[in-house]
Amino acid sequence: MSAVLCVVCPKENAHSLVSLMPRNYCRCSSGNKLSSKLSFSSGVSAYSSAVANPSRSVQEWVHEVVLKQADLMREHRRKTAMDLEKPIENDRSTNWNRLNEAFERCREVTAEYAKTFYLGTLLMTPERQRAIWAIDVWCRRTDELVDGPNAIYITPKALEIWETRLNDLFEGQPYDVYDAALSYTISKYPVDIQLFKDMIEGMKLDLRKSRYENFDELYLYCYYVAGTVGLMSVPVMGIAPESKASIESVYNAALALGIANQLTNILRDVGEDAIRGRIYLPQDELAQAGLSDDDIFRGKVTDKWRSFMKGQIKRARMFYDEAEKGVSELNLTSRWAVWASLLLYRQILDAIEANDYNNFTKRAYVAKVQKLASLPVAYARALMRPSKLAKFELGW
Ligand SMILES: CC(C)=CCC/C(C)=C/CC/C(C)=C/CC/C(C)=C/COP(=O)(O)OP(=O)(O)O
Repeated sequence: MSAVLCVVCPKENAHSLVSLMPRNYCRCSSGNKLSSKLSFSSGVSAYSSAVANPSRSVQEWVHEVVLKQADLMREHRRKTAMDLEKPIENDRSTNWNRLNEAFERCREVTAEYAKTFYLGTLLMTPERQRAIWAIDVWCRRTDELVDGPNAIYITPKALEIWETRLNDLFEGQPYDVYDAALSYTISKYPVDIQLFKDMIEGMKLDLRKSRYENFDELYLYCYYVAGTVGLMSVPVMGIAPESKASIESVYNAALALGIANQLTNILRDVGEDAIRGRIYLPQDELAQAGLSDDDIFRGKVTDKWRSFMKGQIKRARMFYDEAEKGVSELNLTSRWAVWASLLLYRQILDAIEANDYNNFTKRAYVAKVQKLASLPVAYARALMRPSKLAKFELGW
């Protein structure tokens, strides 16, 4: 097997594993939990699936989701000769005034809440940008249910109602303008409902779970709440026609970016989460580092903490590295947005280091000037041509 990074083991460096391709098991000395079973009881789909076939690991399960998405995209390419670049206004059965208004409302939300990413989407074709805003808004609203001002009133039942709405909009029966925008989007792009359902599953998990036993559990959570977003984005952003990479490898990179972003988010917000009684860091890794929940609640930066954080940051960076391999394979017009958000989010890890690993009381952030400086870098990277190499030559 070609030399690739183990993105699971925080302490180790380059290993003999593609953890995102779970059939290749990690052979590194830290013995990660790739082959361990899901260990929390819930009604989640991954759990039931793992119970049905208990020898499968979490990452294998997620990898199968990736393969399914890649199949869907292939199938879509085969079935439709539809040119996604052509103006969608050609569709006569659509009420364009209402739909345009719906997309405009989505645009406003993305522009308000994800400023830099929004800027990046402006380079995309109008059809793609509208679709991305619609997806972004649905994900944001889903996240708001458990993270927003009304979060304390949200019960699993409320999430079930949200899921019913999701089913309805996939059936062409949207409840409101934002749903209408997504309903139209999913009718045009091969975006799988499972990804949306899995995201809701992540929110349900968040409601009932405040500790993660090991990286397997955390990885699954990260897939649910962020990996799904990456996978939803690929069909809309599109793969460059000249790309020689496999569809799976692009989906893998998108998944890796979602996971990397979520891990970064978790590392940045350790202090804030602790105030809410939540610890997303793997309990077994904390214990191995000689740390306990109490150390986190006390919030003292010690050498043990620094060393633990170094391992966590290293692992998050490995996921970014994995993601970077795929960005250049996306359609040219989609690359800037992805590079910009990747570079900016990745820099939060540098900011945690610059804060001497005090993520208890200091919020790591990227200064505005640094953000601005990253935009031309992202632009330059976006111009890089997708690999002309065959996938086996890339080691994917
Ligand atoms: C790499 C390839 C091939 C494609 C790109 C695929 C994409 C777009 C991946 C990104 C997925 C993504 C945006 C996941 C969400 C991650 C996340 C932690 C978002 C946090 O959002 P906010 O809560 O608004 O962030 P702040 O808390 O920082 O404001």
